[in-house]
Amino acid sequence: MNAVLAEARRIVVKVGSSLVTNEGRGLDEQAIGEWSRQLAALARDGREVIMVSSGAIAEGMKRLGWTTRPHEIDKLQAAAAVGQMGLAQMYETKLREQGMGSAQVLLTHADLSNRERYLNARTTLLTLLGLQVVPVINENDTVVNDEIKFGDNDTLGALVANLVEADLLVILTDQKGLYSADPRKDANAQFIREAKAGDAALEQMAGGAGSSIGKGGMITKVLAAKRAAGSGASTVIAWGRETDCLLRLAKGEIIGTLLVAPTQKSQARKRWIADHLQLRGAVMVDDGAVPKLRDEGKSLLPIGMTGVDGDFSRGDVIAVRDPSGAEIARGLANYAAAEARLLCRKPSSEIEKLLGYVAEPEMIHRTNLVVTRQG
Ligand SMILES: Nc1ncnc2c1ncn2[C@@H]1O[C@H](COP(=O)(O)OP(=O)(O)O)[C@@H](O)[C@H]1O
Ligand SMILES: N[C@@H](CCC(=O)OP(=O)(O)O)C(=O)O
Repeated sequence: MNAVLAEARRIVVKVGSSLVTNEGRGLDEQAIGEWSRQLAALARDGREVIMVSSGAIAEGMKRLGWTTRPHEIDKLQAAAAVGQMGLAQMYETKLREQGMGSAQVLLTHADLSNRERYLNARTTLLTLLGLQVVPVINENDTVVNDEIKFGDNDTLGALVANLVEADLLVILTDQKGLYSADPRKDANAQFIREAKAGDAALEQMAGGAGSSIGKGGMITKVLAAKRAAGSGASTVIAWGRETDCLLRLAKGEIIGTLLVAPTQKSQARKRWIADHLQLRGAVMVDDGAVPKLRDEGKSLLPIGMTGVDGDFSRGDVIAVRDPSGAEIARGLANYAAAEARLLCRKPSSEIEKLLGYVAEPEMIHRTNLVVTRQG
């Protein structure tokens, strides 16, 4: 039994176009039903599951009666918009049959590189998970052009894994996993059972898409595993039609190729917040707040704040300083500096009255906060 798999609590599952649409023949109702059944069983078992599903363009092409994939980006975007209706409807129906709610989330690259949108997307997804609803994510193809397109959903799957700090990214595809070369082209290709995510040798093995339906091929899956490992998530690449694939993986059975993340999740998040983003300001807290944040893992509430430094926006990384001025923590601000100044020393119940709206009751939520100095 593999512990990385068995202990994964938050799991992002990505399915590619060729699987979802039966090689472009139309939405595979049975396959979507099977994944939905397994996602529901995992959710009942206390796991948090997110689906990243491709297939909008392929399904849209079928609905529009197109037999060859157009090259014009506007036509692809139109096909995606048509196909997404069917895709969302199918997941909604199949998850509902299993007693699970579902939610459609369409994201772009810009959404995840903009700090405010990043925080909004993260908060919404975590709220959906808390409500036991399965988010079904795809790229928002209508509003992106070639330069900023993820293009393949493997990258999107990895960024979602980073966004929600998943433990595991499962990429389901039309091959049993990663081989030493494309098995469609090389009969001697060797199957890879386990490797370290980010190992450069893997990139040499992986080629482009083998079918005309999928976009990325194996190279984008290997790179997605590297990216997911950046936030501590390991990746499995497996055949999407394997019986009870998701359930067996969650029990610790290695199916397909396991690419293990070298860094632990908690360290990865801490490093990301502490190093990756520039500090945009700081809030000062009172003596009562210090042990709550530093020792008890609590969120920072406005009531504990005594002052605000700098000019930051929602989603920026800010420092938290104790009354002597020493930094004790860093985290993502839920409110901009001007708003935070109004919130100092105020109970969260007054946020709406003071600002006219409530983003969250906390100034920094505990999941977005890392302690940088121990007591
Ligand atoms: N080293 C490799 N191991 C396995 N498959 C590979 C490899 N290199 C390239 N491929 C190709 O990648 C394809 C899967 O990618 P893709 O068609 O984009 O699928 P999806 O739609 O699931 O994302 C396989 O069918 C295979 O032909
Ligand atoms: N957003 C696109 C996905 C692009 C794509 O082909 O991705 P994939 O099949 O995962 O390599 C769609 O839904 O058609």
